[in-house]
Amino acid sequence: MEKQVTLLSSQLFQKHRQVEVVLNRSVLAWKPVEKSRKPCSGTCDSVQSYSVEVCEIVAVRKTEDDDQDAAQTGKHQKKTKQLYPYAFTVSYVRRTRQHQWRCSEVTFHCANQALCEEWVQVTNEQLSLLTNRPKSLLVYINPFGGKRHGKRIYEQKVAPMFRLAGIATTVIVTERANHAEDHLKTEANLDKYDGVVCVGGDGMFSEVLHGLVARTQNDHGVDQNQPDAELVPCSLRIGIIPAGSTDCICFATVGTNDPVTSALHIIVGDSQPMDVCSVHHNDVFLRYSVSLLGYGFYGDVLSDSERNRWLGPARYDLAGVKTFLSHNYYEGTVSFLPAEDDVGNPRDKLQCRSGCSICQHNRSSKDEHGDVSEEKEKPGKDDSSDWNEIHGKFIAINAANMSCACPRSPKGLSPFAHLADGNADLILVRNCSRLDFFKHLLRHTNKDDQFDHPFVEVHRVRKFRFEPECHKLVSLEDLSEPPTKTGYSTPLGSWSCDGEILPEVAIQVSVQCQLIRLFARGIEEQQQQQQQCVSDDPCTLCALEPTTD
Ligand SMILES: Nc1ncnc2c1ncn2[C@@H]1O[C@H](COP(=O)(O)OP(=O)(O)OP(=O)(O)O)[C@@H](O)[C@H]1O
Repeated sequence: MEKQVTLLSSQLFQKHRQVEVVLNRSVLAWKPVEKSRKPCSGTCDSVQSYSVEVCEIVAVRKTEDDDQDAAQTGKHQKKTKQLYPYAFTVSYVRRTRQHQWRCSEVTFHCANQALCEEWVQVTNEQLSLLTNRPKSLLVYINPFGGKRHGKRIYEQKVAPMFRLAGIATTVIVTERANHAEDHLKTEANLDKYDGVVCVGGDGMFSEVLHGLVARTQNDHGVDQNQPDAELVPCSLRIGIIPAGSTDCICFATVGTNDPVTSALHIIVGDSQPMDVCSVHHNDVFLRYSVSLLGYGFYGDVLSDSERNRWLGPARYDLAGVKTFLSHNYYEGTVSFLPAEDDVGNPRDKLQCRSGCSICQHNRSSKDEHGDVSEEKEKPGKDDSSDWNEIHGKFIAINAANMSCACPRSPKGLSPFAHLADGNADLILVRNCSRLDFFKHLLRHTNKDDQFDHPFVEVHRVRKFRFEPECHKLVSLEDLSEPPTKTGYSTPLGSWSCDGEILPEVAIQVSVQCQLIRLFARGIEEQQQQQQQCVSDDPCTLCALEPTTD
């Protein structure tokens, strides 16, 4: 490990022992001065050492006398207080199980006030150098999302941490659907903020996404109705505090649906770029999608579940069973522009994880060329000869912009889809027997490859179009009665776009590479998860031995 310049090194008191505490630009570390008598696992007899990365320190502050008094009631503690009357507390990120983060604290006691103040000041100086951290946030709370706990979750679990980290907030509790979207589009003074936070579910996130993207395009004079318009990436990051009944976007980008974890990702200023699909019908903009565009099975499940909203989340299960039993299929033509060769494929078993090389490759090509779409859509690269066309009868057509993993389907619809590679995975499930379709669905819940069926194909695509068969023959108005001959339960079916039903069936979809950024870092590998925990590794402090500059 490269040696770093030591900024501070002192012998302080922590709990019931003296510790050597060292701070450099990237790590705060401490270890007991005396060797631990407790044998450690393995053959070493090292003392326990502890370390926290500076970028994962939430705050450092002088410990108030009240806090100290409460903690120090015993005889020994009273003596400690006499010898070390000043103290400071460091709050930092601690990883627990399953991608959850918690805010932990460690208090160091000092013999003199000047030393205590120096530690607080120097550590705070290091924190102020972390320019990716937000200082001011605009927060929208949906008080009716999920179990209607959004406001309470924010006030009890999130706001205190934002205060601790010195983040200023403007909080708006929404009064109606589309309140957040409309406010972002027109009124909000976005120059004042470093990010926008939504407290709610996927529907609330979608509002913020639409508001922010529309506002950005408007400010830059870009017409969203043009399917080939080069959209301008949003400069503000979006934070999601999960408080809905479906929190898939949060789960896919953080690995857990936990408000405290999300708040900590916001505080440390994480940044996860994300692709966004723009959906058009002819030259009219319909919606943006970041997770799933589903036609046929998933569209029908959503349409049916909307009719039973009163059932709460159970409505999705009921609609799933009903739609499965009705076994509809839809005829039409799918055309798509395949991804470039260097971005992998939907079956390559390369999962999108924190620091994903495939997404970073695209980010660097974006940086190199100024804009990735310029590179990818040079004349000739996107001409009609590159497009593929498939005509058929489909039970389902799904475009996954991310794995769409959720607690119920941990692998997701497309386990190896990427958050920010500029492509979506287009999954076509052709008409097959009910039993075969059941086997395909079942594979979403076990280790088997759900694409390994003769009636399923999957393509990584930059753009695609869908044209339903009967659309060419009859207009929507003429289709109020379902045709009997074809066996469709609804004439054309419908697209579900991140949980919203689209008003059109014939659509054009274009993946907008890294259009937005979230306060997240993607799902961390288990190894990354454990790295930072309190460790028995003596090397951390060795690496911090004072060096001369
Ligand atoms: N104050 C409000 N009153 C009514 N609806 C609201 C309000 N604020 C936001 N909404 C709408 O509520 C919808 C659902 O919100 P959200 O995603 O937060 O919760 P949810 O329980 O996960 O919802 P769902 O499962 O129905 O998607 C959003 O589409 C949003 O537009």
